[in-house]
Amino acid sequence: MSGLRLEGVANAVLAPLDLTVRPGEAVAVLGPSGAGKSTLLKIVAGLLPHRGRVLLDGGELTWLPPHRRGIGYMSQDLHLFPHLSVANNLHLPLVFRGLDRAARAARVAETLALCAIDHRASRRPASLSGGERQRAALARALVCRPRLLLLDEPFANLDHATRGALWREVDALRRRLGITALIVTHDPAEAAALADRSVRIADGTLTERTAPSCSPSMTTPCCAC
Ligand SMILES: Nc1ncnc2c1ncn2[C@@H]1O[C@H](COP(=O)(O)OP(=O)(O)OP(=O)(O)O)[C@@H](O)[C@H]1O
Repeated sequence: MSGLRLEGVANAVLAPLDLTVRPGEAVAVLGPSGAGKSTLLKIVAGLLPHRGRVLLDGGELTWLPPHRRGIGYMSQDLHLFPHLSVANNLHLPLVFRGLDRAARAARVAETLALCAIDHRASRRPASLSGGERQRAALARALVCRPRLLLLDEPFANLDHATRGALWREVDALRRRLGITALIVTHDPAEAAALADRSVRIADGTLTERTAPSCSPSMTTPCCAC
């Protein structure tokens, strides 16, 4: 089975859950604060122990360390290295994967341009705007050309116009690269802009959403997210 498949995944926060994300599909994970949304992403990323199985494109990831999973992960806190330039933040994961200097330079330049942050390549994160930092973190998540992208509230704390612009760009970029994605958000409009469908976690239990899709143009949420 291609794409992402979770079978009986559970820990102290999450009841056993199953989820399938088809190849190239983006699924939004909605739900109240503390429900376990970030916990789910960390389990898939290989950052938390759990019961059950995580499979990607038919191969089991459960026992693989994070850097061998083929996953790009952008957490709420971004976790850019403050002492490195934007470009060097992208070089580092490629060093760990053994790419030589020339291959790294080409990949970093290409990814910075894809994420429209190449004009800030030599800057450190502290000197960037919020939107630029989000672009840099997204570029780092994409630089290894992941099979799966995990985004945890990727564009929180940005103004309305910047978020809307980033939603359109990220959705187009993800579709162009054909990347499967799992996206945690509180915002139904963000889910509608970035994902093909949504699931909901509440009280540690995952349910497929049956409400009609929310639209970014809606002024109020159309469901109890
Ligand atoms: N490192 C930790 N140690 C102990 N408990 C934790 C830890 N991280 C999270 N939790 C708890 O696990 C539960 C789920 O947290 P999680 O961050 O997954 O929720 P969430 O749905 O992503 O919430 P939010 O929308 O507020 O980010 C919460 O009760 C939280 O307090």
